[in-house]
Amino acid sequence: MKQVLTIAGSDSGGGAGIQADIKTFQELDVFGTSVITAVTAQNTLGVTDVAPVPLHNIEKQLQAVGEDFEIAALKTGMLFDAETIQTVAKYIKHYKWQHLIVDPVMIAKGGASLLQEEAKDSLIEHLLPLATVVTPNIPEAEALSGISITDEKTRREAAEKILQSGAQGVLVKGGHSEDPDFTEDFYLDQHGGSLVLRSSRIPTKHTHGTGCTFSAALTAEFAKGHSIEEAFLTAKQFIQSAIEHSLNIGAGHGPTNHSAYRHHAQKELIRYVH
Ligand SMILES: Nc1ncnc2c1ncn2[C@@H]1O[C@H](COP(=O)(O)OP(=O)(O)OP(=O)(O)O)[C@@H](O)[C@H]1O
Ligand SMILES: Cc1ncc(COP(=O)(O)O)c(N)n1
Repeated sequence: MKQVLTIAGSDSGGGAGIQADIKTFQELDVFGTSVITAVTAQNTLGVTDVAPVPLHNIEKQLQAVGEDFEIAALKTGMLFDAETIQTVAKYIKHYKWQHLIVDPVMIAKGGASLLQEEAKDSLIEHLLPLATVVTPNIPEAEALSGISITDEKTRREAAEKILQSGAQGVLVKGGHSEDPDFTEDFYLDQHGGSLVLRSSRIPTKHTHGTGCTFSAALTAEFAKGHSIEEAFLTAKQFIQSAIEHSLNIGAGHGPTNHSAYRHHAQKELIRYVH
């Protein structure tokens, strides 16, 4: 069984972060390991506390995984501060881990900061150059590029700017767009290759952890040897099912249903090159 790693924060509410990643890995038949960078006290109503894990312990977790497992693909989620980012980048290079998905988690849906403001530059300088794919949502793509995204043209410009960091590919997720009918995710790579996947927008507030789940699905598919196009398609279908069949758990923004992809037939996605 392929072994994968998530380096991210813990969500006590079980819908995002490490918990979403491990559930997704399990559903997609890969063996999930984890390095926890921060512990959040969180539920569907929001984040009430964030405790960073001591750096020494993060290093020990990275070594424990690196010394014993063959990591076929990995992802990063909430990294919280610049020191953690630099340490994580150091170990990714040390263990020569390939197929890195960087989900540049910055702000939780409820507004809580999951990455210190000054750590953004560190992310661009140290982690993005190692990334196979970086998966910002629209506000994150705007923050990383300094470009405001209002249409397809500015979305591409922002993606091109992010690629200047050295990441091999960028996938701008469309969950935050204002389109009432569709959500569209846009992939662009260093060679100008692009792919857009569009699905119908599901009218629901239960979208807690969609980005984490999506990037974990990409990681699992990369580990199994699939191409970016195949991995992107599976991840988009996985998240579409998870949102469509969400569970109505908690009083706020509920989690998605990580087992929906296994139980329900997939709908056709619209795909085009832009
Ligand atoms: N209402 C929705 N209906 C269908 N797909 C959605 C919806 N909301 C988000 N998605 C999809 O979910 C995935 C994650 O996108 P999104 O832009 O929400 O990421 P995110 O903001 O990083 O997520 P989060 O911060 O909640 O973890 C994308 O594939 C996006 O198209
Ligand atoms: C530990 C952790 N990692 C990531 C997110 C982002 O997910 P969302 O934007 O849906 O709150 C989160 N809330 N918590």
